[in-house]
Formats: sequence, structure tokens, C-alpha cells
Amino acid sequence: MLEISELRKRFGGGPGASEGKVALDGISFAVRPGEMFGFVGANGAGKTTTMRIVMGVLQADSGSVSWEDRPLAYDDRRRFGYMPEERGLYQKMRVGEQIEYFGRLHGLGQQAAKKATDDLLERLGLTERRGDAVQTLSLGNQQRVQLAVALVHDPEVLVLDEPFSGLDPIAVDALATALQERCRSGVPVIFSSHQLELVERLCDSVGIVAAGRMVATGTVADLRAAESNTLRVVVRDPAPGWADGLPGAVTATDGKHVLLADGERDDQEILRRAMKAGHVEHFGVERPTLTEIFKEAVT
Ligand SMILES: Nc1ncnc2c1ncn2[C@@H]1O[C@H](COP(=O)(O)OP(=O)(O)OP(=O)(O)O)[C@@H](O)[C@H]1O
Repeated sequence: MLEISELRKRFGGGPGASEGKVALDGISFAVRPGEMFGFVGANGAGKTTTMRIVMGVLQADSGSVSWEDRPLAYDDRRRFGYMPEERGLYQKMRVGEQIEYFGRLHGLGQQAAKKATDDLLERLGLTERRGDAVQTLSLGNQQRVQLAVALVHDPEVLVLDEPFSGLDPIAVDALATALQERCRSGVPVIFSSHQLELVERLCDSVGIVAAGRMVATGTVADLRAAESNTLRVVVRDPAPGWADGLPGAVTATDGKHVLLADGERDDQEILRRAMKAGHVEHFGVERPTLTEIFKEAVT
């Protein structure tokens, strides 16, 4: 398990200077093998800083990162796969050579690096671009190469900073499938994203960060269940005053009445009244989306 505990980081400041900027104010979370963890938060919330600390690119002021119950060391990080926010491809190098090169850097032999490269090019739909310089590729294809570079050495853990940004739906699916395969083979995957529908679709659990603190974490289902839920009832051509005394607000359009009832209520009583009043077209509890949970958590 990858465990991030009480990370704190301040930029700038120091003796004689201003207070500086608190980027992380005690971030903690854990990602289990085979778990896909979505890291979400507003711009500047602290996601990139956290991931850089996990990867050893930055040092925390305090707190710790551990992997399999011991402090994370340089050698562990070599076995991790990382997609940095600033990306890191050599623009003039050819696609295939680049992936192989990063495979070698991570300790693969020549044959193994070539084989892993061939497999990834195939899986990510890049085989025909093998001999092209990276700079001639579209943004989406460059991102696929970036993912291949993160995956080439069969990493134990994946840390990806906004891997889906700027991608079309086909490229999103190709990347998502590649990540899900790694995840299913037992790799913990952390990725940050502002695409909350995607996070909701792909992730087993999410962490919502605001101003350097984790404000909510858990499975999407748990977070949704913890929020208040609304009962939505749609009745066609009901008898007048059918909802008098029931909790919630009724709106009426085109012969339809929609009752939205929150909080304390007797759902069975509401259903009985609705059925007596007219034709019930819809009766169901509406759970908030991750976007709604996010807005609630960060405001
Ligand atoms: N090298 C740096 N020097 C000074 N301040 C920094 C530095 N890196 C990050 N910060 C500040 O730390 C805070 C957290 O930034 P970070 O990049 O981690 O946020 P983020 O959640 O990844 O944002 P985004 O979604 O925009 O990528 C921000 O206020 C940012 O301006």
C-alpha cells in the first residue's frame, strides 16, 4: 500500500521574508494495490505538489510517504511510473526510440525494452508512428507516448498528473483502458483530473483536496451516500392540492407535478399520496454527482 501521511509544504518565506505560501497543510491518504485513486481539487489546491513529493521531485517540509510499510526510497521510485504535469518527452526523438530509452533508464535490458515498447505501441494504437519524431504527433498522441513512457518498465505504482487533459474521447478511452489493465494486475494508480465525470466512472476512490488539505476521501459510493439525498416524484395530472402538507417543493408544468423532497420524510406516505393523486411517472432518490459533492466540499 502507498501511504501519504501528514504532508506539509510551504513555498518561499523564511527568515526576513514574508510567510510564503502554504501549498500542503497536512495531506494524508492511502492507495491500495489494484485501487484507482482520483485526486481532485481546484487549481492550486496542492495536487501536483503532493505528486511531486511522492516521486521525490520535491521534498516535503514534514510528513512521510511509505510503500509496503516502509519509507519510500530512491530505488522504489525507480520502479514507479510517473507522468509529470510539465510532461517530459524529447521532442526530436522518435517515438519508439524514446519509449525504449526510458525503459533502459528504468533498468530494462535492450531486448526487454524493445519488446515492452512494441507491446505498448500496439496497445496504444501508435505502431504506425514508431519512426516519427514526437514533435510531429498531435497532443493526444504525444500524451499516449507519455503514458507509454510511464508504463514501459511495468511499474509497481502509477502516479499521473492530469493524464487525460486535452484528450478527445477516443484517446481518453485508450488511456483509461491501459490504466484499468494495470490496475487489475494489482498496481495502485493515482491520477489527478478536473474531469469529474471521468473520475467518477474510473475510480474506486477519490480524494478531494482544497487549499492543501484533504477535505473528503472515500469511495464515490460512500461520498454520495453521505450527502443528503433528494426524492424526486413526477405525477401526471394530479388532483389539486395532492401534496399539501408533504415535505418539499412542488413545481408544475404541462399537467405534470414534480415534487422534490429532502431530509426527514416518509417515502411510503409520499408514494401513497402520489398514486392516489394521479399517474406516477417517476419515483426515485437522486444521489448527488461527484461534481456536486466536489462543489459542496470545496466551498
Ligand atoms: N515552485 C513553486 N513555487 C512557489 N509556489 C508554488 C510552487 N509550486 C506550487 N506552488 C503553489 O502551491 C500551491 C499548490 O500548487 P499545485 O501546483 O500543487 O496545485 P494543483 O492542485 O496541482 O493545481 P492545478 O490543478 O492548477 O494543477 C499553489 O498556490 C501554487 O501556486
